[in-house]
Amino acid sequence: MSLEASELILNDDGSIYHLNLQPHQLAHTIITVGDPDRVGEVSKHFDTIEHRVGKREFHTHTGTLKGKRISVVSTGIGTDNIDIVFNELDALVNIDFETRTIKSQLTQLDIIRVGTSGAVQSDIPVDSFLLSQRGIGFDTLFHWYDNDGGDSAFAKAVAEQLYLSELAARPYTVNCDLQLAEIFKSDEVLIGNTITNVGFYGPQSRQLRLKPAHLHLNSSIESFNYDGEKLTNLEMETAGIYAMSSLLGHRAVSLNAILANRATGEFSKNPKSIVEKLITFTLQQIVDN
Ligand SMILES: O=P(O)(O)O[C@H]1O[C@H](CO)[C@@H](O)[C@H]1O
Ligand SMILES: O=c1cc[nH]c(=O)[nH]1
Repeated sequence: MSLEASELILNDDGSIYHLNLQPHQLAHTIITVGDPDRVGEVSKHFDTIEHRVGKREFHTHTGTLKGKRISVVSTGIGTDNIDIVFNELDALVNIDFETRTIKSQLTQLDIIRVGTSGAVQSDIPVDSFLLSQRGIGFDTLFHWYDNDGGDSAFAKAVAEQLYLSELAARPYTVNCDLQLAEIFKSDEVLIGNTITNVGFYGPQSRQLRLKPAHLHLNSSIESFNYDGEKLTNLEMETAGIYAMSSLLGHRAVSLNAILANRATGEFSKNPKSIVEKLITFTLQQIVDN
């Protein structure tokens, strides 16, 4: 069945609507970053750059490093953008843009998020790296797709222990791809369970002039325990990335530079340098594996 013009939206040059990319411009190993300026911070390490494409907050550089073809794509902030980016990345490899039909053979992408995050446990140091083994979504993205429920036992434990108001979305949990995660496991990298929420201030219990509805959210997150598993950090994309990747059949892992510690009130004194360290670590692991 051919996809209608209103569903698969292509620009005049044959590129996909928001990402502005044509299928040949995308590598099958993809690094996602939130900040569009971080795209160049990753691609500056490439040996060659074939394509630089952008629209809105979605910027892509595709090139090679030590013979490995890699695309780096900015998602902007939030899981609403993750819905767009992941549907369009998938369409670029799994839909034939000429016939507007879904290809019979799935092409699987490897997707590595290089992001920033705030820790909720006092023993997770600022400037450390953390690999998210689970993404716990406080957004609703996963619920809008036909799905298998994800890691529903973990999600249920979160809902029960955090006493969220009935007005808050029901948390979902989706895991990273275990094989892909292996590549990034090292003594330098902590393993954690990451909460993704829909904002940086109230939804992460930050108070400037507005009082959050869940004043004690971070302390209940800090004391959560499910079979010895803790909740470790807060950010705004990981659970959406895991949800979309598992639904679409791709492999994903999220790596976080811990910039803030919400329990101790600290913030990194040199965020640029820790993000640069995470970028070089990630690229090294990709080319070595
Ligand atoms: O640094 P990035 O990748 O954007 O990630 C984190 O930083 C942003 C908030 O400052 C959110 O997108 C959050 O997930
Ligand atoms: O505290 C933090 C730090 C970075 N990104 C977030 O979403 N939260």
